[in-house]
Parts: sequence; C-alpha cells; structure tokens
Amino acid sequence: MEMTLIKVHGSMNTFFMFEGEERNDYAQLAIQLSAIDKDVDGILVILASTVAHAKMRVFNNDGSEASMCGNGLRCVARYVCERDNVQEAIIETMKASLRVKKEETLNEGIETYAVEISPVSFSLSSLPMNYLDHTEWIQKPLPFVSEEIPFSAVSVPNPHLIGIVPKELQKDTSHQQKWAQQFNGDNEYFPDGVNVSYVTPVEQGIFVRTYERGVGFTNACGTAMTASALISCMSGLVPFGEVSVFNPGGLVKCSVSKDGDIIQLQLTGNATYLSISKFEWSSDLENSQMLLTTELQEQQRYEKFIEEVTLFSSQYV
Ligand SMILES: N[C@@H](CCC[C@H](N)C(=O)O)C(=O)O
Repeated sequence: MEMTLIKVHGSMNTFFMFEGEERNDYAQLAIQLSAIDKDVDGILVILASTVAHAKMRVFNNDGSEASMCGNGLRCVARYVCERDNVQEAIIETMKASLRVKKEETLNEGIETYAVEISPVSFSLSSLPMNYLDHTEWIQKPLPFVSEEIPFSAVSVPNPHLIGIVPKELQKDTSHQQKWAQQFNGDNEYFPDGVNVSYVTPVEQGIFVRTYERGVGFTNACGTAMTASALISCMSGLVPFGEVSVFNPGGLVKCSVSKDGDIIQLQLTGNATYLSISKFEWSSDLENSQMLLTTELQEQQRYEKFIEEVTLFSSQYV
C-alpha cells in the first residue's frame, strides 16, 4: 500500500504523521518505520472523527499505543488547522477531545500551536502505579530509588513519574536511565510502564529530560514537560502561570493554573515539518520502502531558534 508520510517534530520529538483509516496493524507500522528511520520516536495517525475535527492515535516506536502525545498533538493541530482552514480545532484523542489553536510564533518563521493537556489525575490507579496502599504520590522521595529526590506521579492522561533533581543528576543521566529502564521492564510498581522525567530549575524556568515509555531518552516529551511544569508550580520552584520549559530539543511554554482540584494545562511550542515521503508499506519489513522523499526548508529556522534559546540550558544538553 502506498502512503504519504510527513516527517514532523515538536521540540525535536520526531514522528511520521499521516492521514489514515482505522486499522489494527499500526503498531507494526510504527516498529517498521522506526527501524527504517532511527530519528523517529513514533507515528501519529490522523483519522476521521464523529465528535471533533479529527482524531489522533499515537504509537511509540516499540509499537505500544499511548493515550496522549503533547508534541505530536501540536503537529496534528497544524495539519488539521491548515487542512480545514481554521485557527482553532478540537482533536479527539484516546481519553478526551482536546482544544488546539494556532498561536503567535515563538520565533520568526516557526509554526507555533497551543494544545490543551487533559485530563489530569494524581490517583495512582490512573497511571497505574502500585506502591503499598498509597493512593497518591506527590513530592516525596521513593525510598527504593533515593532518599533525596522528591518524586510525583501524575497522569495527563498518559503516565508520568517526575523527580526534581540537582544539577549533577541532570548532567549525568545514568541514574535516570537505570530507574526508567527498570520501571519500563518487568517491575512491581508500574505494570504498564511510565514516562520518567528529571527536572532542574534554570535561570528562566525549568529544564526537563524525559526517558519515554516505549522509546527511551527523547529530545522532549510534551506531556512530560507540561506535567513537570505543574509539579514545579505546586512545589514552589516556579510561580503558577506561564512556565518556560527548556529541553534537549528546544523550548516550550506551559501554562499552568490550579484552583483547588481544577487544573488547567496548555502546551505551546513549534510544529515543524521536516520532509514529505512516499512510502510503500508491506506487512514485512523487507518489502516496505521509502520511495521518494522531498526535504522541506523549515528546520533551518528552527535551528536558529534553538541556538538562541539553549543559552539557558546548554549545560544540560
Ligand atoms: N512524546 C509524547 C508522549 C508519547 C507517548 C509516551 N511515550 C507514552 O507512552 O505515554 C509527548 O510529547 O507527550
């Protein structure tokens, strides 16, 4: 079957995106495409929806399907807004229909979109996370990991474990890698795995590095950055409102508000198109191939932006 794939990124979290129909073999396609192109972290499938402008499904590069993807949703938002010639849209995802909109550019020539991140839950059953008879885990060390790092567990709605760490543990990624690999293998605490982020305050906001479930270390994870901004506000690291979140792939802005139990989160950042390819998809990898790829010119402008913003985070990249 011949398909048109757009290679896209949000904060250098990179995907193949395409319009498709409901099928049950997209997991296999995600595995194939990440074997063909090692840069990609997964695939974004844009489907027709009966309740929204479109529906998004996201598959990690190991083939697992995730309930949400913040960086990916910005790229889908751009596709749908341009396709339907609208400035705002609703996109159905696995657990919620979310508002997305075109935003003022983060930097000259960078397509910028804002997406709602919801629903948010601190209930351990929503991740799921099993730890003795606890029902929530917010800003407390997990004794089996470290007595010093305060960790929080939150779903948005995909599962996140967030630790606020000193500079040393941000620079040397081996501690994060060890625990993230453990929690994403056969383990008693996270039966479905978990995205693990380490957060450190920087001059103008926070820096977040994420080990993603189903992928490994990525340049950025949009839901993780938004969840990290929430935890950073709740712990007093930064004020509520708009938080600048630096990551190895660039910078996003997360807006965070909390009124009692009512939490509102929005993620704003780039939605960059890298190339468009014709792809022949067959059920076996040997017969699947990229037929023709046309490179686009947007990445140069994104790289210029990164050069400027990473001044605040270069020590960790
Ligand atoms: N990169 C994404 C999240 C993708 C899914 C995640 N790995 C999971 O399995 O939950 C983002 O930008 O949010």
